[in-house]
Amino acid sequence: MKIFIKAPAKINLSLDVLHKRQDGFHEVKMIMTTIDLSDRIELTDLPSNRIQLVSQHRFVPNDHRNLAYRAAALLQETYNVNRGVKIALQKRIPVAAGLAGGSSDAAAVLRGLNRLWDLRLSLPELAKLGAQIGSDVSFCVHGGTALATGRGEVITPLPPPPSCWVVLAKPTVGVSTADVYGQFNVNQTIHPDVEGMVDALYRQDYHQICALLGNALEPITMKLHPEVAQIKEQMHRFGADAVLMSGSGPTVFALVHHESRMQRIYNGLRGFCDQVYTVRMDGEPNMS
Ligand SMILES: C[C@](O)(CO)[C@H](O)COP(=O)(O)OP(=O)(O)OC[C@H]1O[C@@H](n2ccc(N)nc2=O)[C@H](O)[C@@H]1O
Ligand SMILES: Nc1ncnc2c1ncn2[C@@H]1O[C@H](COP(=O)(O)OP(=O)(O)OP(=O)(O)O)[C@@H](O)[C@H]1O
Repeated sequence: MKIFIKAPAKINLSLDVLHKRQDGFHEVKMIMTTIDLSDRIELTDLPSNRIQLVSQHRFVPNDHRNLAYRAAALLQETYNVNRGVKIALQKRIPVAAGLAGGSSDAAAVLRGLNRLWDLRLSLPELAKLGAQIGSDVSFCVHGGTALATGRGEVITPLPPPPSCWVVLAKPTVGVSTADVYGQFNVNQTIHPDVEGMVDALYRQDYHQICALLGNALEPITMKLHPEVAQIKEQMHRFGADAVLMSGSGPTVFALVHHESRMQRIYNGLRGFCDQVYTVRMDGEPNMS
């Protein structure tokens, strides 16, 4: 049997870092939402317990280092599954971008194999398992729009944002999430208004969502990579309604309501940056 599954990227509308914990992770409070930019994954049942991963992307590993591979191995181990799978991964989401590409692939494999191997696990059970793979995986299992607390694995669903265009631009630099968190200093942090953003989502207030976009990690990544600040400036100049770096970066996204302005930002940024995408906001949760 063979199934296809989509693995959407996420953006952080609000990302606050509260403090460093005893276990080395940081306590966060953030709002994530999915966008209409997805990897495509084909899962084929194998009779042996072998896990095989195929991907054409040169920066994406084909073995146990791949988060999608790890998701399959974790399900096999945890539930004593005596079946295997071929995972064919078609990457669309830029890699090491702050868009949770690997985490979303892992989450999609958890959801897909739940069906293919007939495991009958609930989304919360899959999300809990996913937290063993990475902090963003629990959110990606649920998808949609959510408040994420703890180290990112405690998920409270929220209403999707009003529909709009999202223009994404990824500078060529690679960013290590661990390095960015490693430079976090609580005394130098500007805390975004996460509660205000929750309220704006409930009220479907697009202007307030734009006004409250904020990311406590942005100044750290900007200091390491000045390109991020340059892209933000360009996006503002071309008429974005609001602009923010996603996650630990380096991808910057612009929210924009009018299609003509979206085109202007896209065309303007393409001369400046290799990887530019225009997509729709998504924010609708997975049902299984
Ligand atoms: C920046 C975000 O993408 C925002 O959504 C996430 O907080 C990061 O999620 P992620 O990439 O799934 O992160 P993980 O793979 O769990 O952790 C990578 C590294 O980031 C740091 N890390 C991550 C999450 C967190 N709450 N505190 C941390 O300090 C740790 O050094 C960890 O070793
Ligand atoms: N399925 C995968 N897709 C992409 N990268 C993967 C995958 N599995 C493992 N990796 C490795 O993980 C690294 C980070 O990739 P990824 O695209 O997940 O980063 P990210 O979007 O910054 O994640 P996040 O936003 O969760 O911090 C890559 O350099 C790659 O080597």
